[in-house]
Amino acid sequence: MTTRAPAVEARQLIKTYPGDVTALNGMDLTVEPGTVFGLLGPNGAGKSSTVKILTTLARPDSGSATVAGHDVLRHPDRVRRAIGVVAQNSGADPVATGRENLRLQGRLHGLTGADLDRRVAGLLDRFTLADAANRQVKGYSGGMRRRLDVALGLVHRPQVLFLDEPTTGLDPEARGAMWDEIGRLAGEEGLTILLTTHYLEEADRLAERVAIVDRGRVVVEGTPDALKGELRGDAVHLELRATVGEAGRTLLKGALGGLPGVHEVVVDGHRASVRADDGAAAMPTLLGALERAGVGVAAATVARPSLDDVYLRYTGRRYTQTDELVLAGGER
Ligand SMILES: Nc1ncnc2c1ncn2[C@@H]1O[C@H](COP(=O)(O)OP(=O)(O)OP(=O)(O)O)[C@@H](O)[C@H]1O
Repeated sequence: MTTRAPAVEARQLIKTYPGDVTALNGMDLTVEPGTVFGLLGPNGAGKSSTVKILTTLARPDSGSATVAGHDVLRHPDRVRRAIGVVAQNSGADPVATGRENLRLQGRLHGLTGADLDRRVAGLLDRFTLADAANRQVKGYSGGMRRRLDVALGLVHRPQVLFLDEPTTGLDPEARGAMWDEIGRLAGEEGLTILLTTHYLEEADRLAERVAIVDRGRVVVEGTPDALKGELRGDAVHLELRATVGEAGRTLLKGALGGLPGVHEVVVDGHRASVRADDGAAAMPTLLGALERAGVGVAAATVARPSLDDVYLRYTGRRYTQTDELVLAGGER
């Protein structure tokens, strides 16, 4: 097997913003060509800042990066020719038709005549937009607009496609359709896709490799199966009737962690999570220990480890809870 240069490589990227905000704090990434790579993290983790640097829209304070073999700082023009970018906000002109948008984008990349006609027709077909090709984009559904955005990013046959939160704001049906589309794109003509997402399920479903980003750096990276497989046993999540403070947390960690077959106890607010060799078998013992500690349980679930549990293990926080906190403007 020949070793090819990585499609994307970032080393120790640091990015700060005024007001002492550290967006990136030593971001390292390696994406192999022809693969789909997922950058997964809650809002504010540093995904967009990473993408902005890799797509030459921002400069890091320090660190280095190459995309398609070109240095983003020394040869930004070469990088721009090699990449397609689908940003979170649509770049399509709403009063132009889908076909007009694609033709304009093609011309910007130097396509003309029959080549342009063929490329536009192929993309309209490919993204099931042929019937709507001559309608103004402002009348498109959310899913159609998103498909057009991806088509616009592909007009010039880039080597690396950046998809920033590709399904945010889509309803479940349109999200599913977009997942199918991205799945089909993957590996086609050696295309490398780097997608950012804050949906665990999206990363699990689409990405061959996932990097979990937390506070501006990668905390763990691997295939979704390997990451989940590293976690032994079942994930047991217990919703407590009351929020436990610092002292209660230490007490509970000791009480649950000492039980046979129970590992990695995390107590956070009104939730406790453990991993157990056999979740169902451990449940009565866990509930008994909580009762003796005087802590009521409102709900309990047992499941195979998910990426949520991988996130929990490497950051000490529940993913969904982090998101809620961030959305509520709370401390991270
Ligand atoms: N232009 C800016 N000025 C000041 N702070 C910024 C700026 N851009 C990003 N930040 C901050 O940098 C941190 C990382 O933001 P970034 O947008 O990279 O995260 P993200 O993971 O992409 O989140 P999102 O999904 O919300 O875009 C956050 O704390 C954010 O508030």
